[in-house]
Amino acid sequence: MNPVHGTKNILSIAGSDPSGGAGIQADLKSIAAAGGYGMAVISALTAQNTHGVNAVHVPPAGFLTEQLRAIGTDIRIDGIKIGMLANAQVINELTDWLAEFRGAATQAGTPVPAVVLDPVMVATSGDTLLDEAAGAALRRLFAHADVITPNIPELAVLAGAAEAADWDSAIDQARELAARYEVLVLAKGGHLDSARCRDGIIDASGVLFEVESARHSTANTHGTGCSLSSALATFYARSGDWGAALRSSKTWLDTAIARSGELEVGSGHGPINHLARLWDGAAIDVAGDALQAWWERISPIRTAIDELGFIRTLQDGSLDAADFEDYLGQDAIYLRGYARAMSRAAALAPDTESQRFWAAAASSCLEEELALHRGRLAGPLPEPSPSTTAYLNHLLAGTDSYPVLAAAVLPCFWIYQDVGTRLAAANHRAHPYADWLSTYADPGFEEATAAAIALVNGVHAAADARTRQAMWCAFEASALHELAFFAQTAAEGPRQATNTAAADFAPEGDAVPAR
Ligand SMILES: Nc1ncnc2c1ncn2[C@@H]1O[C@H](COP(=O)(O)OP(=O)(O)OP(=O)(O)O)[C@@H](O)[C@H]1O
Ligand SMILES: Cc1ncc(CO)c(N)n1
Repeated sequence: MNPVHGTKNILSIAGSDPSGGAGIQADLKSIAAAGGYGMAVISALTAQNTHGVNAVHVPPAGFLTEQLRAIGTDIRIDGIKIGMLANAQVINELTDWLAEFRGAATQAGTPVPAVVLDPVMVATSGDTLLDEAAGAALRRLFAHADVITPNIPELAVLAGAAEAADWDSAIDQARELAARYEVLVLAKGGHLDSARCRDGIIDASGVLFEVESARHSTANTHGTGCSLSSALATFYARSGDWGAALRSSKTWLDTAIARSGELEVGSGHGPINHLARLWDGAAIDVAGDALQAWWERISPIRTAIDELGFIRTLQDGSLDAADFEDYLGQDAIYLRGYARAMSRAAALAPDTESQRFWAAAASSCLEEELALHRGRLAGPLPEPSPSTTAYLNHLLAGTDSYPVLAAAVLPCFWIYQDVGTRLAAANHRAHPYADWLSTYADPGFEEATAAAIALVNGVHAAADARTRQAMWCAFEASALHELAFFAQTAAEGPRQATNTAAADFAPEGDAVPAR
């Protein structure tokens, strides 16, 4: 993250998109996501949504200069991104201000902010955003830009050629533009019909830096160009290196597109998820209710558990007796290890009350294990399965941090209690596993779960941002281990299928349950 004293002020000069996915709104989100302080001078207002642009209102061009002067005379500008400019008059005002501003900086010997110019002509929806007479004015503005970022159709208009059908032709057109305007050209492959999305920064001699990502099959590409150019301006201001800035921007954009489905914005070309990674951090959880947010975030894992054959057949009583026995054997092994993890939490706990809670929980866990062993399991315990071992390794070898360990042991309480409520509700006298299901209805366990949640919530509230993030990771990883644990029985079919269920939810990093 940004050191406090090196923050960069990035100015976006662009049109407003009230739907928040493109234009100024996308720019501010992208600048923030890339670690900059965003400022916005609005060149035009559009009335648009995820389906298209209905109307454009262009404020008097002189007012653009008013806005630019207000900022330029007060605030250090470390980077500039230019987007939609609507007409020639607006472009000319901006060109004059930029020439004056950059000239003054050069003369004063102060750093001249780099300018990334996105020559916005047509929206993703196909609507025109720049009137045709403005072309000549736009070309004059190029003289004050460091990088221009045309998409494939814009590249063709600027090069006066047919639209490039492949990446090599796009590079050729970009090279020609770079030579003609003495500017770097970021060519973007988003509009090509290729499996991978390539982008490259090109000068007159050829490709300087190239990046690529998989092409996501999504309609949510509204504002990708605006977002990329703003991120590029910001990362460049932070690094002073176009190659590094392009790589950072592309990595971020790839995640934002991949996770666009998490948003629910409109029914046309939706926006990308600019802040997905930020929202993963615990710092923005609603005050006092962080754990509820965690619980919601693991809802796909909880649904997957509910849908497992093992849980369904345990619920309706059709679960094979040998499969149930296998499960119980693993459960007994798991509970012994789990009790150790809670004893460790007791040992690390910072106050007597928490120490007593975890010690009591460890003790009742061992009692339960004994009862389980005595009542249901006939022979010696089986070998621990890979899923059991992986879960216990996560709990026992994972950390020396009390907050992280407390978060790691919580899903076993919470998920077990939650699944158990539904299992207990399905119980009846003739159910083949009636006595087992009745253990899920224990009000004492419900109370202990609520107490554990409250306790971890308190630890979370007192923790710093880094610890909160580590707590969330440990919690999520345990939830995944719960899924893998329930998914390991033969009721799920061959082991291969079991593994896929857990792998579908594999988080980044090392939290993937081993098999
Ligand atoms: N489906 C996709 N999957 C992954 N990356 C994509 C996809 N579509 C576009 N991109 C990337 O998004 C960025 C913007 O490219 P694009 O060529 O679409 O720009 P644009 O047309 O100016 O964007 P827009 O007008 O939608 O704001 C590029 O990095 C491109 O590779
Ligand atoms: C305001 C604005 N700028 C740029 C684009 C291009 O995506 C858009 N749709 N709207």
